[in-house]
Amino acid sequence: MKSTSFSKDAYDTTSPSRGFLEIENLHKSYPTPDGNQFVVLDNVNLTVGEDEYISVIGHSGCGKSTLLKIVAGLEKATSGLVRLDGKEIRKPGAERMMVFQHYSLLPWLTVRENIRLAVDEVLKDANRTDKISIVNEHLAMVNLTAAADKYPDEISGGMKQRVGIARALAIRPKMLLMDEPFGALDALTRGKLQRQVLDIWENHRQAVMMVTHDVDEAIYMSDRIVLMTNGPAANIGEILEVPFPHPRDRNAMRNSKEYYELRNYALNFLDRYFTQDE
Ligand SMILES: Nc1ncnc2c1ncn2[C@@H]1O[C@H](COP(=O)(O)OP(=O)(O)OP(=O)(O)O)[C@@H](O)[C@H]1O
Repeated sequence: MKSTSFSKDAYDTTSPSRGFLEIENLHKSYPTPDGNQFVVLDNVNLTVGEDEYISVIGHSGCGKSTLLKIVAGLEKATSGLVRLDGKEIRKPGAERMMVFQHYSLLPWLTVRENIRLAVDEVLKDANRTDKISIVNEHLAMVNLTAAADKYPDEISGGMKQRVGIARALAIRPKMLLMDEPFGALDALTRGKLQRQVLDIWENHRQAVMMVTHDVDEAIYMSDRIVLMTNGPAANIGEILEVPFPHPRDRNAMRNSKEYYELRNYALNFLDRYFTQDE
């Protein structure tokens, strides 16, 4: 690992070698009751590689979830273009699965049935045996085999979030979109689940875009960190490349000088915007 001082220029990059997700000149505004427009996102440009893990950080209300929802196809851009694997995104699709902060499980279905429902809906051509093994494989991936026949109100928050992640991964999306996936969890559960998700991703790499408020989480998990400016009319202020190879060891990272340089750089960026807002 390098021991040089953190230099923004060495890490700042706006595009990976391959653009799998491409966001070009994206604008998003909402009409206001007085007939004007409230501009949320103003000219966002970003590309994400097909096996890249990207985090998006910014102050509350800057438009992180809006950006993620546009990529998910749940919101429409006011102007600009979003493409995944060369195809323009216009609506939700099974190739982009979203995991929300507040696990959206169906309470009348068991853990296994929640995952199976998604598999049935998306992998229509798979035979019954394959579907059963896909569900079992993903239950095991998130250590939920023993809880497979429990209902959502019989399991903890961390377990519910693992079901949501297993359900998203089971249908083999090209891109995983996560909106503060660990935000509702206590610190211990959060740390464990971060590790589990990272293990899965390190073994089955795919494009991930994760919104978070947590700089440590972003550094631990992602390849690049997108720092958003404050809203209204937010855009990408800077993009930091995380210089630690995968698989990552949290303790080893935290003992490195580079970790703290990167962390301080990101926190100073956020403080700067926070102060401007005061
Ligand atoms: N449907 C909507 N109609 C009008 N304004 C909206 C709508 N959805 C979001 N907004 C506004 O857009 C801005 C960005 O919201 P968004 O939820 O994307 O922010 P965020 O960065 O994800 O915030 P947080 O970190 O608090 O979750 C906010 O000012 C919000 O009030």
